[in-house]
Amino acid sequence: RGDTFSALTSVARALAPERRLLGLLRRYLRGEEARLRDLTRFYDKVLSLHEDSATPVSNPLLAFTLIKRLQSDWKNVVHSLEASENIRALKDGYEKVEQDLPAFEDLEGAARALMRLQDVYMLSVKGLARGVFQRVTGCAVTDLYSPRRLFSLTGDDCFQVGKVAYDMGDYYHAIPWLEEAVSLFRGSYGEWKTEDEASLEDALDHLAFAYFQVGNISCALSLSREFLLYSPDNKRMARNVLKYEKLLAESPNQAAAEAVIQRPNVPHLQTRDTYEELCQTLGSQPTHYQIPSLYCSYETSSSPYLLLQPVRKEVIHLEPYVVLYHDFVSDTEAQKIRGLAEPWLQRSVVASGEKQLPVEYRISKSAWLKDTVDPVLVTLDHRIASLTGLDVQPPYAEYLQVVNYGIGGHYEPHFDHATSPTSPLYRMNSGNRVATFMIYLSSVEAGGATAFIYGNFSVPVVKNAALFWWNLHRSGEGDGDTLHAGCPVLVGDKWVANKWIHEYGQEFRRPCSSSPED
Ligand SMILES: O=C(O)CCC(=O)C(=O)O
Ligand SMILES: [Fe+2]
Repeated sequence: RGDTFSALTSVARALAPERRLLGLLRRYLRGEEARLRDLTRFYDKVLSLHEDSATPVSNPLLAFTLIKRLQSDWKNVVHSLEASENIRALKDGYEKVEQDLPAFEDLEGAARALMRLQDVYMLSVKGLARGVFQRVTGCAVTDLYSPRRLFSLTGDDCFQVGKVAYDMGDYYHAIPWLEEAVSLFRGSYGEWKTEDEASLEDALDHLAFAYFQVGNISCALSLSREFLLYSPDNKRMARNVLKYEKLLAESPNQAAAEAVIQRPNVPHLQTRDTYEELCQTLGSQPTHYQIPSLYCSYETSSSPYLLLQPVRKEVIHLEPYVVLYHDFVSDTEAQKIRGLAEPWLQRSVVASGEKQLPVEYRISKSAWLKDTVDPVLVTLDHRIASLTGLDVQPPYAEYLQVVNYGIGGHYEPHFDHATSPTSPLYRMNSGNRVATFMIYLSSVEAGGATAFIYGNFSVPVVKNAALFWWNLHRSGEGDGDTLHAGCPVLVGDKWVANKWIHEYGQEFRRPCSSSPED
Protein backbone atom coordinates (compact mmCIF):
# COMPACT_ATOMS: atom_id res chain seq x y z
CA ARG A 1 0.00 0.00 0.00
CA GLY A 2 1.09 3.55 -0.70
CA ASP A 3 3.01 2.44 -3.72
CA THR A 4 0.58 2.55 -6.58
CA PHE A 5 1.65 5.82 -8.19
CA SER A 6 5.32 4.93 -8.75
CA ALA A 7 4.80 2.46 -11.62
CA LEU A 8 2.18 2.47 -14.32
CA THR A 9 1.58 -1.30 -14.05
CA SER A 10 0.59 -0.75 -10.42
CA VAL A 11 -1.74 2.05 -11.47
CA ALA A 12 -3.30 -0.28 -14.05
CA ARG A 13 -3.75 -2.91 -11.34
CA ALA A 14 -5.86 -0.42 -9.37
CA LEU A 15 -8.51 -0.77 -12.09
CA ALA A 16 -9.50 -4.16 -10.63
CA PRO A 17 -10.68 -2.95 -7.20
CA GLU A 18 -12.56 -0.13 -8.87
CA ARG A 19 -14.37 -2.64 -11.06
CA ARG A 20 -15.34 -4.54 -7.91
CA LEU A 21 -16.66 -1.31 -6.39
CA LEU A 22 -18.63 -0.62 -9.56
CA GLY A 23 -20.22 -4.06 -9.26
CA LEU A 24 -21.15 -3.35 -5.62
CA LEU A 25 -22.64 0.03 -6.46
CA ARG A 26 -24.62 -1.47 -9.33
CA ARG A 27 -26.13 -4.06 -6.96
CA TYR A 28 -26.90 -1.35 -4.45
CA LEU A 29 -28.56 0.85 -7.08
CA ARG A 30 -30.65 -2.07 -8.37
CA GLY A 31 -31.76 -2.81 -4.81
CA GLU A 32 -32.59 0.80 -4.04
CA GLU A 33 -34.41 1.23 -7.35
CA ALA A 34 -36.57 -1.81 -6.56
CA ARG A 35 -37.19 -0.51 -3.06
CA LEU A 36 -38.18 2.96 -4.30
CA ARG A 37 -40.38 1.42 -7.02
CA ASP A 38 -42.22 -0.53 -4.35
CA LEU A 39 -42.59 2.51 -2.08
CA THR A 40 -43.92 4.50 -5.02
CA ARG A 41 -46.45 1.74 -5.69
CA PHE A 42 -47.68 1.93 -2.09
CA TYR A 43 -47.81 5.72 -2.22
CA ASP A 44 -49.77 5.73 -5.49
CA LYS A 45 -52.19 3.11 -4.19
CA VAL A 46 -53.03 5.03 -1.00
CA LEU A 47 -53.11 8.36 -2.81
CA SER A 48 -55.65 7.04 -5.33
CA LEU A 49 -57.89 5.85 -2.50
CA HIS A 50 -57.91 9.38 -1.11
CA GLU A 51 -58.62 10.91 -4.48
CA ASP A 52 -61.13 8.40 -5.89
CA SER A 53 -64.33 8.08 -3.90
CA ALA A 54 -66.32 10.75 -2.16
CA THR A 55 -66.89 8.83 1.07
CA PRO A 56 -64.10 6.28 1.12
CA VAL A 57 -65.10 4.82 4.47
CA SER A 58 -68.69 3.84 3.61
CA ASN A 59 -67.43 0.63 2.04
CA PRO A 60 -66.52 -1.71 4.93
CA LEU A 61 -63.68 -3.13 2.93
CA LEU A 62 -62.20 0.32 2.50
CA ALA A 63 -62.85 1.13 6.13
CA PHE A 64 -61.10 -2.04 7.18
CA THR A 65 -58.06 -1.38 5.05
CA LEU A 66 -57.78 2.18 6.33
CA ILE A 67 -57.64 0.88 9.88
CA LYS A 68 -55.24 -1.86 8.90
CA ARG A 69 -52.94 0.54 7.05
CA LEU A 70 -52.72 2.86 9.99
CA GLN A 71 -52.31 0.06 12.44
CA SER A 72 -49.79 -2.01 10.49
CA ASP A 73 -48.90 -1.06 6.86
CA TRP A 74 -47.41 2.35 7.57
CA LYS A 75 -45.35 1.00 10.43
CA ASN A 76 -43.89 -1.64 8.14
CA VAL A 77 -43.15 0.94 5.49
CA VAL A 78 -41.51 3.41 7.84
CA HIS A 79 -39.52 0.80 9.76
CA SER A 80 -38.50 -1.23 6.73
CA LEU A 81 -34.96 -2.55 7.06
CA GLU A 82 -34.41 -2.80 3.34
CA ALA A 83 -32.60 0.53 2.97
CA SER A 84 -30.18 -0.27 5.76
CA GLU A 85 -29.67 -3.80 4.44
CA ASN A 86 -28.81 -2.39 1.04
CA ILE A 87 -26.34 0.13 2.42
CA ARG A 88 -24.87 -2.52 4.76
CA ALA A 89 -24.08 -4.78 1.79
CA LEU A 90 -22.41 -1.84 0.02
CA LYS A 91 -20.31 -0.96 3.08
CA ASP A 92 -19.33 -4.58 3.79
CA GLY A 93 -18.26 -5.03 0.17
CA TYR A 94 -16.23 -1.82 0.36
CA GLU A 95 -14.47 -2.96 3.51
CA LYS A 96 -13.38 -6.13 1.74
CA VAL A 97 -11.88 -4.11 -1.14
CA GLU A 98 -10.42 -1.45 1.12
CA GLN A 99 -7.05 -3.08 1.73
CA ASP A 100 -6.38 -3.12 -2.02
CA LEU A 101 -7.04 0.57 -2.49
CA PRO A 102 -4.32 3.19 -2.99
CA ALA A 103 -3.25 4.98 0.18
CA PHE A 104 -3.02 8.70 0.86
CA GLU A 105 0.66 8.63 -0.16
CA ASP A 106 -0.51 7.58 -3.61
CA LEU A 107 -2.80 10.57 -3.88
CA GLU A 108 0.11 12.76 -2.79
CA GLY A 109 2.46 11.08 -5.27
CA ALA A 110 -0.02 11.45 -8.11
CA ALA A 111 -0.67 15.09 -7.24
CA ARG A 112 3.09 15.84 -7.09
CA ALA A 113 3.35 14.14 -10.49
CA LEU A 114 0.84 16.56 -12.01
CA MET A 115 2.78 19.49 -10.55
CA ARG A 116 6.03 18.07 -11.92
CA LEU A 117 4.54 17.79 -15.41
CA GLN A 118 3.20 21.31 -15.03
CA ASP A 119 6.72 22.57 -14.18
CA VAL A 120 8.94 20.59 -16.52
CA TYR A 121 6.73 20.93 -19.59
CA MET A 122 5.44 24.42 -18.67
CA LEU A 123 1.85 23.23 -18.86
CA SER A 124 -0.98 25.56 -17.94
CA VAL A 125 -3.06 24.39 -15.00
CA LYS A 126 -6.18 25.72 -16.69
CA GLY A 127 -5.37 23.57 -19.72
CA LEU A 128 -4.70 20.49 -17.61
CA ALA A 129 -8.02 20.96 -15.83
CA ARG A 130 -9.72 21.05 -19.24
CA GLY A 131 -7.82 17.93 -20.31
CA VAL A 132 -5.31 19.46 -22.72
CA PHE A 133 -1.53 19.32 -22.50
CA GLN A 134 -0.52 22.77 -23.61
CA ARG A 135 2.73 24.60 -23.08
CA VAL A 136 2.17 28.26 -22.50
CA THR A 137 5.11 30.63 -22.98
CA GLY A 138 4.02 34.24 -23.13
CA CYS A 139 1.25 34.30 -25.73
CA ALA A 140 2.42 31.18 -27.56
CA VAL A 141 0.44 28.01 -26.91
CA THR A 142 1.80 24.66 -28.11
CA ASP A 143 -0.01 21.34 -27.83
CA LEU A 144 2.48 18.82 -26.44
CA TYR A 145 -0.02 16.02 -26.75
CA SER A 146 -3.56 15.82 -28.08
CA PRO A 147 -5.62 13.20 -26.29
CA ARG A 148 -8.14 11.35 -28.43
CA ARG A 149 -10.81 12.04 -25.84
CA LEU A 150 -10.83 15.09 -23.64
CA PHE A 151 -10.90 14.25 -19.98
CA SER A 152 -11.41 17.20 -17.69
CA LEU A 153 -11.02 17.61 -13.94
CA THR A 154 -13.67 18.71 -11.43
CA GLY A 155 -13.39 21.42 -8.82
CA ASP A 156 -12.80 18.77 -6.17
CA ASP A 157 -10.04 17.12 -8.28
CA CYS A 158 -8.21 20.45 -8.57
CA PHE A 159 -8.80 21.18 -4.89
CA GLN A 160 -7.11 17.90 -3.90
CA VAL A 161 -4.02 18.68 -5.99
CA GLY A 162 -3.88 22.19 -4.54
CA LYS A 163 -4.37 20.84 -1.02
CA VAL A 164 -1.37 18.51 -1.33
CA ALA A 165 0.80 21.49 -2.22
CA TYR A 166 -0.86 23.69 0.43
CA ASP A 167 -0.18 21.16 3.17
CA MET A 168 3.49 21.16 2.21
CA GLY A 169 3.62 24.95 2.40
CA ASP A 170 4.14 24.98 -1.38
CA TYR A 171 1.99 27.97 -2.30
CA TYR A 172 3.64 28.26 -5.71
CA HIS A 173 1.70 25.19 -6.83
CA ALA A 174 -1.20 25.49 -4.40
CA ILE A 175 -2.39 28.83 -5.77
CA PRO A 176 -3.03 27.96 -9.45
CA TRP A 177 -4.69 24.64 -8.55
CA LEU A 178 -6.88 26.21 -5.87
CA GLU A 179 -7.71 29.08 -8.28
CA GLU A 180 -8.91 26.46 -10.73
CA ALA A 181 -10.88 24.70 -7.99
CA VAL A 182 -12.54 27.96 -6.95
CA SER A 183 -13.46 28.79 -10.51
CA LEU A 184 -14.90 25.32 -11.20
CA PHE A 185 -16.82 25.26 -7.90
CA ARG A 186 -18.23 28.73 -8.64
CA GLY A 187 -19.47 27.46 -11.99
CA SER A 188 -21.37 24.56 -10.43
CA TYR A 189 -22.43 26.16 -7.17
CA GLY A 190 -25.41 24.44 -5.55
CA GLU A 191 -24.92 21.15 -7.42
CA TRP A 192 -24.05 18.83 -4.59
CA LYS A 193 -21.88 15.85 -5.57
CA THR A 194 -21.73 12.94 -3.13
CA GLU A 195 -18.15 12.03 -4.02
CA ASP A 196 -16.73 15.49 -3.33
CA GLU A 197 -14.61 16.07 -0.27
CA ALA A 198 -14.52 19.84 -0.63
CA SER A 199 -16.85 22.70 -1.48
CA LEU A 200 -16.51 26.25 -2.81
CA GLU A 201 -16.13 27.45 0.78
CA ASP A 202 -13.20 25.08 1.42
CA ALA A 203 -11.47 26.18 -1.76
CA LEU A 204 -11.98 29.88 -0.99
CA ASP A 205 -10.72 29.34 2.56
CA HIS A 206 -7.51 27.62 1.44
CA LEU A 207 -6.88 29.97 -1.47
CA ALA A 208 -7.36 33.05 0.70
CA PHE A 209 -4.85 31.75 3.24
CA ALA A 210 -2.37 30.80 0.49
CA TYR A 211 -2.55 34.35 -0.89
CA PHE A 212 -2.08 35.75 2.61
CA GLN A 213 1.00 33.53 3.04
CA VAL A 214 2.64 34.92 -0.09
CA GLY A 215 1.79 38.51 0.88
CA ASN A 216 -1.08 39.12 -1.53
CA ILE A 217 -3.43 40.67 1.04
CA SER A 218 -5.93 42.11 -1.39
CA CYS A 219 -6.64 38.72 -2.98
CA ALA A 220 -6.82 37.16 0.48
CA LEU A 221 -9.35 39.83 1.47
CA SER A 222 -11.65 39.56 -1.50
CA LEU A 223 -11.72 35.74 -1.34
CA SER A 224 -12.46 35.88 2.40
CA ARG A 225 -15.32 38.30 1.76
CA GLU A 226 -16.69 35.96 -0.89
CA PHE A 227 -16.48 33.13 1.66
CA LEU A 228 -18.57 35.16 4.12
CA LEU A 229 -21.30 35.55 1.49
CA TYR A 230 -21.81 31.79 1.69
CA SER A 231 -21.05 31.27 5.41
CA PRO A 232 -21.82 34.60 7.09
CA ASP A 233 -21.58 33.11 10.60
CA ASN A 234 -17.99 31.97 10.36
CA LYS A 235 -16.21 33.84 13.14
CA ARG A 236 -12.69 32.88 12.10
CA MET A 237 -13.21 34.23 8.60
CA ALA A 238 -14.78 37.42 9.94
CA ARG A 239 -11.67 37.96 12.08
CA ASN A 240 -9.46 37.32 9.03
CA VAL A 241 -11.36 39.92 7.03
CA LEU A 242 -10.79 42.48 9.79
CA LYS A 243 -7.11 41.54 9.97
CA TYR A 244 -6.65 41.87 6.19
CA GLU A 245 -8.50 45.19 6.11
CA LYS A 246 -6.27 46.50 8.87
CA LEU A 247 -3.11 45.30 7.10
CA LEU A 248 -4.20 46.99 3.89
CA ALA A 249 -5.07 50.21 5.68
CA GLU A 250 -1.61 50.24 7.31
CA SER A 251 0.24 49.76 4.04
CA PRO A 252 -2.08 50.46 1.13
CA ASN A 253 0.54 49.60 -1.51
CA GLN A 254 0.18 45.97 -0.39
CA ALA A 255 -2.86 46.01 -2.64
CA ALA A 256 -0.70 46.41 -5.71
CA ALA A 257 2.10 44.11 -4.55
CA GLU A 258 1.97 41.16 -6.92
CA ALA A 259 4.84 39.26 -5.34
CA VAL A 260 6.58 36.80 -7.64
CA ILE A 261 6.44 33.46 -5.89
CA GLN A 262 9.54 31.32 -6.20
CA ARG A 263 9.16 27.73 -7.32
CA PRO A 264 10.10 25.56 -4.35
CA ASN A 265 13.65 24.27 -4.32
CA VAL A 266 14.35 21.08 -6.19
CA PRO A 267 17.67 19.26 -6.38
CA HIS A 268 20.21 20.05 -9.14
CA LEU A 269 19.13 23.68 -9.32
CA GLN A 270 22.05 24.74 -11.52
CA THR A 271 21.26 22.17 -14.19
CA ARG A 272 17.50 22.39 -13.88
CA ASP A 273 16.91 24.88 -16.66
CA THR A 274 18.94 22.92 -19.21
CA TYR A 275 17.32 19.70 -18.09
CA GLU A 276 13.82 21.06 -18.53
CA GLU A 277 14.58 22.61 -21.91
CA LEU A 278 15.94 19.25 -23.07
CA CYS A 279 12.82 17.49 -21.81
CA GLN A 280 10.59 20.00 -23.59
CA THR A 281 12.11 19.23 -26.98
CA LEU A 282 10.62 15.75 -26.40
CA GLY A 283 13.78 14.32 -27.90
CA SER A 284 13.89 16.23 -31.17
CA GLN A 285 17.22 17.86 -32.00
CA PRO A 286 16.70 20.41 -34.75
CA THR A 287 20.36 21.19 -35.54
CA HIS A 288 22.03 18.03 -34.44
CA TYR A 289 21.87 15.95 -37.62
CA GLN A 290 23.91 18.45 -39.62
CA ILE A 291 27.14 17.46 -37.87
CA PRO A 292 29.13 15.10 -40.15
CA SER A 293 30.87 13.24 -37.35
CA LEU A 294 27.48 11.97 -36.29
CA TYR A 295 26.36 9.23 -38.61
CA CYS A 296 24.33 6.09 -39.03
CA SER A 297 25.78 2.76 -40.05
CA TYR A 298 25.27 -0.97 -39.86
CA GLU A 299 27.34 -2.45 -37.07
CA THR A 300 28.84 -5.66 -38.39
CA SER A 301 32.25 -5.33 -36.78
CA SER A 302 33.53 -7.56 -34.09
CA SER A 303 31.35 -10.62 -34.15
CA PRO A 304 30.06 -13.20 -36.65
CA TYR A 305 26.69 -12.83 -35.03
CA LEU A 306 26.53 -9.23 -36.29
CA LEU A 307 27.56 -10.21 -39.82
CA LEU A 308 24.45 -12.34 -39.98
CA GLN A 309 22.23 -9.77 -38.39
CA PRO A 310 23.66 -6.27 -38.59
CA VAL A 311 22.35 -3.70 -36.13
CA ARG A 312 21.59 -0.15 -37.21
CA LYS A 313 23.85 2.08 -35.18
CA GLU A 314 23.31 5.81 -34.80
CA VAL A 315 26.09 7.87 -33.27
CA ILE A 316 24.19 10.49 -31.32
CA HIS A 317 27.03 12.35 -29.66
CA LEU A 318 30.82 12.20 -29.41
CA GLU A 319 31.74 13.71 -26.03
CA PRO A 320 30.28 11.99 -24.19
CA TYR A 321 30.16 9.17 -26.69
CA VAL A 322 26.53 8.06 -26.96
CA VAL A 323 25.20 5.64 -29.57
CA LEU A 324 21.72 4.34 -30.26
CA TYR A 325 21.30 0.80 -31.62
CA HIS A 326 17.96 0.56 -33.41
CA ASP A 327 15.80 -2.58 -33.12
CA PHE A 328 18.16 -4.08 -30.59
CA VAL A 329 15.31 -6.26 -29.30
CA SER A 330 12.11 -7.46 -30.96
CA ASP A 331 8.60 -6.61 -29.79
CA THR A 332 8.26 -10.16 -28.49
CA GLU A 333 11.51 -9.97 -26.53
CA ALA A 334 10.59 -6.58 -25.06
CA GLN A 335 7.20 -7.88 -23.98
CA LYS A 336 8.76 -11.03 -22.55
CA ILE A 337 11.24 -9.06 -20.45
CA ARG A 338 8.55 -6.72 -19.14
CA GLY A 339 6.47 -9.75 -18.19
CA LEU A 340 9.39 -11.44 -16.39
CA ALA A 341 10.05 -8.31 -14.35
CA GLU A 342 6.46 -7.37 -13.51
CA PRO A 343 5.91 -9.59 -10.46
CA TRP A 344 9.20 -8.42 -8.91
CA LEU A 345 8.86 -4.67 -9.34
CA GLN A 346 9.72 -2.64 -6.23
CA ARG A 347 10.02 1.08 -5.68
CA SER A 348 13.35 2.20 -7.20
CA VAL A 349 16.03 3.43 -4.84
CA VAL A 350 19.18 5.47 -5.24
CA ALA A 351 22.52 5.24 -3.49
CA SER A 352 22.72 7.74 -0.66
CA GLY A 353 25.99 7.37 1.21
CA GLU A 354 26.17 3.67 2.00
CA LYS A 355 22.40 3.23 1.97
CA GLN A 356 19.80 2.83 -0.79
CA LEU A 357 16.69 5.00 -0.46
CA PRO A 358 13.52 5.85 -2.39
CA VAL A 359 13.53 9.53 -3.38
CA GLU A 360 11.21 12.06 -5.02
CA TYR A 361 13.72 12.59 -7.84
CA ARG A 362 13.45 9.00 -9.03
CA ILE A 363 9.85 7.82 -9.47
CA SER A 364 9.71 4.28 -10.83
CA LYS A 365 9.67 0.66 -9.82
CA SER A 366 12.38 -1.77 -10.84
CA ALA A 367 13.36 -5.42 -10.70
CA TRP A 368 16.67 -7.23 -11.15
CA LEU A 369 16.61 -10.21 -13.50
CA LYS A 370 19.28 -12.90 -13.23
CA ASP A 371 20.33 -14.65 -16.42
CA THR A 372 19.06 -17.95 -15.03
CA VAL A 373 15.47 -16.63 -14.97
CA ASP A 374 14.93 -17.10 -18.69
CA PRO A 375 16.99 -17.95 -21.82
CA VAL A 376 15.97 -14.65 -23.44
CA LEU A 377 18.24 -12.90 -20.91
CA VAL A 378 21.21 -15.01 -21.96
CA THR A 379 20.55 -14.18 -25.61
CA LEU A 380 20.40 -10.52 -24.67
CA ASP A 381 23.74 -10.69 -22.84
CA HIS A 382 25.40 -12.28 -25.87
CA ARG A 383 24.01 -9.56 -28.08
CA ILE A 384 25.23 -6.80 -25.74
CA ALA A 385 28.65 -8.45 -25.51
CA SER A 386 29.02 -8.73 -29.28
CA LEU A 387 27.92 -5.14 -29.90
CA THR A 388 30.05 -3.54 -27.22
CA GLY A 389 32.93 -6.02 -27.22
CA LEU A 390 32.71 -6.06 -23.43
CA ASP A 391 32.45 -8.91 -20.93
CA VAL A 392 28.98 -8.84 -19.44
CA GLN A 393 29.25 -12.04 -17.37
CA PRO A 394 28.77 -11.58 -13.62
CA PRO A 395 30.58 -10.11 -11.73
CA TYR A 396 31.74 -7.88 -14.61
CA ALA A 397 28.21 -6.65 -15.20
CA GLU A 398 25.13 -6.36 -13.02
CA TYR A 399 21.93 -8.30 -13.54
CA LEU A 400 19.46 -6.69 -15.91
CA GLN A 401 17.55 -3.93 -14.15
CA VAL A 402 14.06 -3.54 -15.61
CA VAL A 403 12.37 -0.23 -14.83
CA ASN A 404 8.73 0.84 -15.13
CA TYR A 405 8.03 4.53 -14.63
CA GLY A 406 5.00 5.81 -12.71
CA ILE A 407 2.65 8.76 -13.12
CA GLY A 408 4.89 11.61 -14.29
CA GLY A 409 7.71 9.13 -13.54
CA HIS A 410 11.24 10.44 -13.98
CA TYR A 411 14.85 10.19 -12.92
CA GLU A 412 16.37 13.61 -12.43
CA PRO A 413 19.96 14.35 -13.56
CA HIS A 414 22.36 11.80 -12.11
CA PHE A 415 25.45 9.71 -12.82
CA ASP A 416 25.19 5.97 -13.24
CA HIS A 417 28.73 5.48 -11.89
CA ALA A 418 29.68 5.79 -8.24
CA THR A 419 30.97 9.22 -7.27
CA SER A 420 31.94 8.29 -3.73
CA PRO A 421 34.25 5.47 -2.60
CA THR A 422 31.65 4.28 -0.06
CA SER A 423 29.01 3.72 -2.76
CA PRO A 424 27.14 0.39 -2.54
CA LEU A 425 28.04 -0.06 -6.24
CA TYR A 426 31.49 -1.25 -5.17
CA ARG A 427 30.05 -4.18 -3.24
CA MET A 428 30.42 -6.37 -6.34
CA ASN A 429 34.20 -5.94 -6.12
CA SER A 430 34.47 -5.40 -9.84
CA GLY A 431 35.11 -1.68 -9.86
CA ASN A 432 32.91 1.16 -10.99
CA ARG A 433 30.25 1.17 -13.72
CA VAL A 434 32.32 1.75 -16.82
CA ALA A 435 29.42 1.76 -19.29
CA THR A 436 25.64 1.82 -19.47
CA PHE A 437 23.62 -0.19 -21.95
CA MET A 438 19.99 0.91 -21.71
CA ILE A 439 17.18 -0.69 -23.72
CA TYR A 440 13.82 1.01 -24.37
CA LEU A 441 11.27 -1.75 -23.80
CA SER A 442 8.25 0.39 -24.70
CA SER A 443 7.27 3.53 -26.52
CA VAL A 444 5.48 6.43 -24.85
CA GLU A 445 2.87 8.85 -26.21
CA ALA A 446 4.73 11.94 -24.96
CA GLY A 447 7.65 12.87 -22.72
CA GLY A 448 10.13 10.49 -21.11
CA ALA A 449 13.15 11.39 -23.27
CA THR A 450 16.65 10.62 -21.98
CA ALA A 451 18.42 13.95 -21.53
CA PHE A 452 22.20 14.45 -21.40
CA ILE A 453 22.58 17.72 -19.58
CA TYR A 454 26.16 18.71 -20.49
CA GLY A 455 25.88 17.05 -23.88
CA ASN A 456 22.91 19.38 -24.42
CA PHE A 457 20.83 16.79 -26.24
CA SER A 458 18.02 14.39 -25.47
CA VAL A 459 17.11 11.05 -26.97
CA PRO A 460 13.43 10.27 -27.49
CA VAL A 461 12.04 6.93 -26.36
CA VAL A 462 12.57 4.72 -29.42
CA LYS A 463 10.89 1.39 -28.76
CA ASN A 464 13.25 -1.62 -28.97
CA ALA A 465 16.34 0.59 -29.40
CA ALA A 466 19.28 0.58 -27.00
CA LEU A 467 21.41 3.47 -25.84
CA PHE A 468 25.08 2.93 -25.01
CA TRP A 469 27.57 5.27 -23.37
CA TRP A 470 30.81 5.23 -21.36
CA ASN A 471 30.49 6.53 -17.82
CA LEU A 472 34.22 6.55 -17.08
CA HIS A 473 37.23 7.97 -18.88
CA ARG A 474 39.90 5.42 -19.79
CA SER A 475 41.77 6.57 -16.70
CA GLY A 476 38.95 5.23 -14.56
CA GLU A 477 37.91 8.76 -13.62
CA GLY A 478 34.15 9.42 -13.79
CA ASP A 479 33.13 11.37 -16.90
CA GLY A 480 31.26 14.40 -15.56
CA ASP A 481 29.79 14.98 -19.02
CA THR A 482 27.59 11.89 -18.70
CA LEU A 483 25.19 13.63 -16.31
CA HIS A 484 21.84 12.42 -17.65
CA ALA A 485 18.18 12.05 -16.76
CA GLY A 486 14.96 10.29 -17.63
CA CYS A 487 12.46 13.11 -18.31
CA PRO A 488 9.02 12.85 -16.70
CA VAL A 489 6.65 10.69 -18.71
CA LEU A 490 3.88 12.98 -19.91
CA VAL A 491 1.59 10.34 -21.40
CA GLY A 492 2.35 6.63 -21.64
CA ASP A 493 3.83 3.59 -19.96
CA LYS A 494 7.63 3.78 -20.12
CA TRP A 495 9.82 0.72 -19.59
CA VAL A 496 13.60 0.55 -19.85
CA ALA A 497 16.18 -2.09 -19.00
CA ASN A 498 19.69 -1.22 -17.78
CA LYS A 499 22.76 -3.39 -18.14
CA TRP A 500 25.57 -1.80 -16.17
CA ILE A 501 28.99 -3.00 -17.16
CA HIS A 502 31.83 -2.74 -14.65
CA GLU A 503 35.50 -1.85 -15.04
CA TYR A 504 37.02 -5.21 -14.17
CA GLY A 505 36.97 -7.80 -16.92
CA GLN A 506 37.29 -5.12 -19.58
CA GLU A 507 41.06 -4.54 -19.20
CA PHE A 508 41.85 -5.94 -22.64
CA ARG A 509 38.55 -4.90 -24.19
CA ARG A 510 38.84 -1.25 -23.30
CA PRO A 511 42.47 -0.63 -22.37
CA CYS A 512 42.94 2.09 -19.83
CA SER A 513 44.89 5.26 -20.33
CA SER A 514 46.40 7.83 -18.04
CA SER A 515 45.10 10.74 -20.07
CA PRO A 516 42.05 12.02 -18.27
CA GLU A 517 40.55 13.17 -21.58
CA ASP A 518 40.21 9.72 -23.19
O1 LIG B 1 14.85 6.24 -18.34
C1 LIG B 1 15.76 6.89 -18.84
O2 LIG B 1 15.61 7.49 -19.92
C2 LIG B 1 17.06 7.02 -18.13
C3 LIG B 1 17.19 6.03 -17.01
C4 LIG B 1 18.46 6.12 -16.27
O3 LIG B 1 19.25 6.98 -16.48
C5 LIG B 1 18.79 5.10 -15.25
O4 LIG B 1 17.93 4.24 -14.98
O5 LIG B 1 19.88 5.17 -14.69
FE1 LIG C 1 21.09 6.65 -15.46
